[in-house]
Formats: sequence, structure tokens, C-alpha cells
Amino acid sequence: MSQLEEIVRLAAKGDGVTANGNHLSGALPGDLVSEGVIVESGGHHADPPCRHFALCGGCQLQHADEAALSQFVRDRVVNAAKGQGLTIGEVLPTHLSPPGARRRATMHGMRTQKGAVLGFKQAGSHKIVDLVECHVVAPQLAGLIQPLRRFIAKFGPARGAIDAQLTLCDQGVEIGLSNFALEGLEATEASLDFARDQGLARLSLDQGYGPETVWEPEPVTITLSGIAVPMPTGAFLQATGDAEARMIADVSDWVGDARLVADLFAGLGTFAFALREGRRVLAVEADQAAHLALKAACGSAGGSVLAMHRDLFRNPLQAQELNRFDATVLDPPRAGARSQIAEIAASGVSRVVYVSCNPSSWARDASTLTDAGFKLSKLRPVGQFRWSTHVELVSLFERSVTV
Ligand SMILES: C[S@@+](CC[C@H](N)C(=O)[O-])C[C@H]1O[C@@H](n2cnc3c(N)ncnc32)[C@H](O)[C@@H]1O
Repeated sequence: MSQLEEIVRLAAKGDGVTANGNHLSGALPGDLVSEGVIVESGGHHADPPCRHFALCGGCQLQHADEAALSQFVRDRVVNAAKGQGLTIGEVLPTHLSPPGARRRATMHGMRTQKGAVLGFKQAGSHKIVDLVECHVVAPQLAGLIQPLRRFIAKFGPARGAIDAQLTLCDQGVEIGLSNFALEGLEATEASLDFARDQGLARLSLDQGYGPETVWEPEPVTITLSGIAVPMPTGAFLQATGDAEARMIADVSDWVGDARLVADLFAGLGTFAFALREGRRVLAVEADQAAHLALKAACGSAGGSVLAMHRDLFRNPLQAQELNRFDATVLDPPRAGARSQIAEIAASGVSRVVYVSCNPSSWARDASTLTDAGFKLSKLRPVGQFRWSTHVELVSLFERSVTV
């Protein structure tokens, strides 16, 4: 990089990249760079709000302003589509979650000679960054970092790291600690004091045999479109409430006047319950705890949502089963939904709303759909993991039925 070059985009890991493919960490689109340094700013730099930025692996892009962040999310999604040769009907404005919005986070902790450390790992390392502040998580979660660290310092395992999963539920924050055993009466009483003093909704500990609840003064729920769904420990929840609302609005709009809808990879029913007015929804999920929670909540949805327990990788809904539905919604894990998509392609389904947390597997699946006559009509880039390189999307595929 000896002559002056302009950064034209951000790479998937957040480095600035020139038209010649040269990478420079910390550079942003519009910057002029030479010999590994930024010579002139393109005007998109922001002061990173967090003292841990650069060391903490939780955030990669705090140095970017709002415009650069949005463009990054949009480019990742649009480029994934273009990489598969897809034509996009309409790219909608990017949804970017604000700071302090994350209602779920998994941190890591460890007892040390001086006490304990608690935070996210450094990028590419097992080292834990001992957080003093975090601008990504909701204040209810951030406020627990210090008390939880004190608790780990006193009662955490002498050896090994623990995972601490924090989730904001209807009743407050639930904390799930892995690799965490309580030795003796003092530790057991201290855990109850800790949970009570911090007003936790639930505290559960996992020693490798599954989570065991030690504190849950009232059943923990998460309200999804007005339905209080029992919240299993560690169950999937969209990372921010604002992104969940954006995704629900798109899914509802794009499902349109469909009356019978299949919601595949339904989790606790984020989309199924949102779609229930005037429709009947089959909500299919493989995780037993999530399925049972969704099923238990179906009674409150007036018979409009039906829960089905099924592994959609091994046993996808078959083309003939899908033909009953006016629209299919799917929101698979990062691997995508190769076998389920093949059945959708072979079916008579004409409307598919695909929510994805991985543009690469989505683009692969999308090309199967377009090969089967679907058009990618709408695409919404979503950045709910603010300042990170993790991007998501909502998409609408439509075709004229020929089967
Ligand atoms: C990205 S989450 C989406 C959940 C839900 N749609 C939501 O928005 O809250 C993916 C869901 O797929 C489920 N899942 C993973 N593998 C599955 C499989 N093979 N068959 C069916 N569901 C699966 C997970 O348990 C999880 O609930």
C-alpha cells in the first residue's frame, strides 16, 4: 500500500479495504490510506464510547459513525445476494439497534488470585476482558456485571472459566452460569442472597448435566406479541426488542393476506404469535424446551397457533405438507435450512419470508429458491448486534404458482 488509496468498503471482519483489495484495520470507507496508515479521514470516524474497545472481542466497529455502520450491514447483505447472482427487487432501509439495547448476552468469567474477571473474550483469544463498562447491553444487564463478578470471586469454581448467560425477561434478568457448582451451605445461601439482592428473575447453575434452577420466585416468562410464554433457561430470543419489532413488522406485512402460515424454526413463537390475528399458524421447532414452552402458551392464543415438535434438518416439512399453507416463514440457525428449502422449492408455495442470521447460508438457500422460480422481492438488512460484524436480514421471496 505505498501510493495513496481510498478505502471503498469494510470487509466482513471490519477492516477497511481499498479497490485493490488492500486491508487496513481501523480504516473506514472514504479514508485515504498509504503504507498502512490513514492519511486523510473520509469523515466517518466516531469516538469509540467504550474504554474496552479494540481489546474486547464483543465490538469491532465502535470507531464507525452511524452512516458507516448502516452501510456495512447493508453491503454485507446485498453482497451476499449478489455473490449468488441474485436480483433484488427492493432493498429497504437498514435497521440498526441503538446502544444499550441488547437484552441477551453471554459473558465469560473466571476466578483469579485477586478476585475474578468477567466480560467478553478478546478477539481470537481465550483471554477474558474484565469489563468495567459495556455500551451494548441493556442497563439492567450492565448493572449486574460488578455484583456478578464479586459473586464469582467468592463462590466461583477454583479452576476453569464459566459462561454467564444474561437475559432480560418479563420478571427481570435471568442468569445462567455454566461450570458452576455450589459447594456447601454457605455458598448455597450466598447464591440465594445474591439472586434476591439483585432482584433476579431466575438463577440457574449448570455443572454439565443441564441447568438447575436455584432461584425463581415466580415463573419466568417472555411476552411475545401480548402472549406470556414460559421462558426456558437459555432459550433463543432475538437479541434486541427493537430489531424483533422491525422483523415482526416486515414478516407480518409480507405474509400479507395469507390465512394459513407455516412458521418454521419457530423458537418460542416470536413470529407465530405476532401473526395470529385472522390467521392460523403452525409453529415448528426442534428444541424440546422451546417447543413445550410455545405449546403451553398456545392456549392463550385462542387456538390460532399450533405447536409441532420436529427436526427440520432431518425431517423437513415435505412439499405436499407445505402445499396446504398460503405462506411460509422461516428463521433457521446459522447453518441455514438447505433440506427444508429444497422441499419449499419443490412445493407449490408461492410466498416465503426468510429471516436469517447468516447472509452466506441465506444466499445459498436463496439461490435454490430463485432457481425454482422465486423472485427476491424485498430485502431488509438488520444490525441488531450493534458495533459487531454480525449481520442479519429479513427477505421476501414470491413466485407464481405453477405446481
Ligand atoms: C434463529 S432461531 C429463531 C427462533 C424464532 N423464529 C425467533 O425469532 O425467536 C432458530 C431456531 O431454530 C431452532 N432449530 C435449530 N435447529 C433446528 C432444527 N433442526 N429443526 C427445527 N428447529 C431447529 C432453534 O432451536 C431456534 O429456536
